[in-house]
Amino acid sequence: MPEPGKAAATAPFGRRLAEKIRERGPLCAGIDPHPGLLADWGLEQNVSGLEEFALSAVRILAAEAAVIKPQSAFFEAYGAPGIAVLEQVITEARLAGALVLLDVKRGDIGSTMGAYTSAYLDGHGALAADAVTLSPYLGFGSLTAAIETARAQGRGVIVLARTSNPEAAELQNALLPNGKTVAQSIVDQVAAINADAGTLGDVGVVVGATVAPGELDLGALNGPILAPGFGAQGATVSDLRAVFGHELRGVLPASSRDLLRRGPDPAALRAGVREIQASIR
Ligand SMILES: O=C(O)c1cc(=O)[nH]c(=O)n1[C@@H]1O[C@H](COP(=O)(O)O)[C@@H](O)[C@H]1O
Repeated sequence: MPEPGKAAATAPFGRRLAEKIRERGPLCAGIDPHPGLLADWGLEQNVSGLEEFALSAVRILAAEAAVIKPQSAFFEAYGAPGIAVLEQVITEARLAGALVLLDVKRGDIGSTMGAYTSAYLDGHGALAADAVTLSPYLGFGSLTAAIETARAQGRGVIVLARTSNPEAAELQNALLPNGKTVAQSIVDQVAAINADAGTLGDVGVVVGATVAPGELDLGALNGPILAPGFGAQGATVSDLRAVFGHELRGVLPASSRDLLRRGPDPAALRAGVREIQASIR
């Protein structure tokens, strides 16, 4: 809930996301300017190539998908000029009507989280997004202030729970003394925050589309579930249904490379995003 005396600047993130999914379907389109993709698009691996790639992609994808997820790392790799391109991507995505989930996976001690919160979630700075990805693995409580600030401003946070990469299970499926897995404990702490939300809560979790069905109980989450691993990491539409059920309520299947490889022709990229959307509807 917004802090007393600090009204949300916009409607809550969860409500805005639910409306956008109703309007456009649930696909989260990733903007990951991998060097290999730049080469495939006939672009040089420099800031001009990055800009051409990212802005062409976002202009097509943000008119179609509910959520655009720029992966900050690929912009940071070019230093300050790369960050300037990321800022343009955020602006363009908003102008085209998509919500922006900035993939930064930040997580640190509480006092340092305050600085990340200022960068991404507080006010209207150039990197302020509708939501960001955060890591709870310095302790879920280290994210409390960031989550409160985000919600107070009509923004959201997506917390890593069970990630899509093969190395994740060892840590995230480890059992806690209370018998829950680490990942389930993250899901349950997010569910507690969303308990009072109407449509869809403002705090979500990452659960890879690559995980085994039944690993997690997501029934009480009442929030968005970012499901990467769909496409290039091998998960299919039937994996999505097996892991998250047929309704896919609040699930955002995320695709980056499998989608972006359909460019650079704008018509082909547009057809690609529509084809993926149709496959998950
Ligand atoms: O938070 C994420 O977006 C994320 C979580 C996760 O568990 N796995 C995962 O792949 N991601 C991100 O999702 C994107 C996946 O890209 P593709 O495999 O190309 O679709 C990358 O930007 C990853 O950093």
